[in-house]
Amino acid sequence: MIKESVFKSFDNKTALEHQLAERIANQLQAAIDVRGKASLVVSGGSTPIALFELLSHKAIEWGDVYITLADERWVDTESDDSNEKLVRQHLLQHRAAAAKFRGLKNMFATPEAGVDMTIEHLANFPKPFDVVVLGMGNDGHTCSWFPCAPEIEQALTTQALCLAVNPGAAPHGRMTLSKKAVLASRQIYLHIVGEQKLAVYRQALENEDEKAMPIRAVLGQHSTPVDVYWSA
Ligand SMILES: O=C(O)[C@H](O)[C@@H](O)[C@H](O)[C@H](O)COP(=O)(O)O
Repeated sequence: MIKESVFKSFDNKTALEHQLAERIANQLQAAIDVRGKASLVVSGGSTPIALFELLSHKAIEWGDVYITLADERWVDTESDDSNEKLVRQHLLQHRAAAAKFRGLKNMFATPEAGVDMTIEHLANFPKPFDVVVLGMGNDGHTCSWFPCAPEIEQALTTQALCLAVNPGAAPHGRMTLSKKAVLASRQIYLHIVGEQKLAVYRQALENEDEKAMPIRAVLGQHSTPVDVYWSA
């Protein structure tokens, strides 16, 4: 059994998004107040879109905020499957347009060929990351740590910041932060919506087999704070 993290439950997704956006904005500004800059790692997928839009209006010193992605699909950054495109459209707008964004995709043909450049591009990011927002798939993946990927062991054990992943059951090659990189953060949020995700989350707490449900790599550790934000 995994000991449960802080679990915040909301009746509706809008209430969750307002509270989480407020909390993230406060944490980023607090980091800037103390260290002069802040870093934010966000995920793609459909869940965070409204959260991004709320965050983009927050009155913080966005010019001192460095933003990157937890994972990326190796597609053109203009593609609808690109997480970078999602972030540009929904987060890097309004006040947040002043943030310093670095995506994980580069001009190399494959994520394997591009990984060194991705790592180099993140070299100047304030670390530990101040805030990391993760999503979760119904197979228990987070970032691009897919249970079906041949690289899953590597994702959970490498000392490197990023790695290339080729999930068998999901489209596109990927670039993803490693477990080591994600856990080297000040605060992690797991943002999940709906009954199905709640059931997956409960199942993840049942044992510690990280390769079967990689979200356990985040939920099963207690050195980095993880707050789960769930709404119906
Ligand atoms: O690029 C991605 O797809 C992600 O970063 C991924 O880890 C995502 O967070 C989950 O798959 C949940 O996706 P949904 O929010 O669409 O359910």
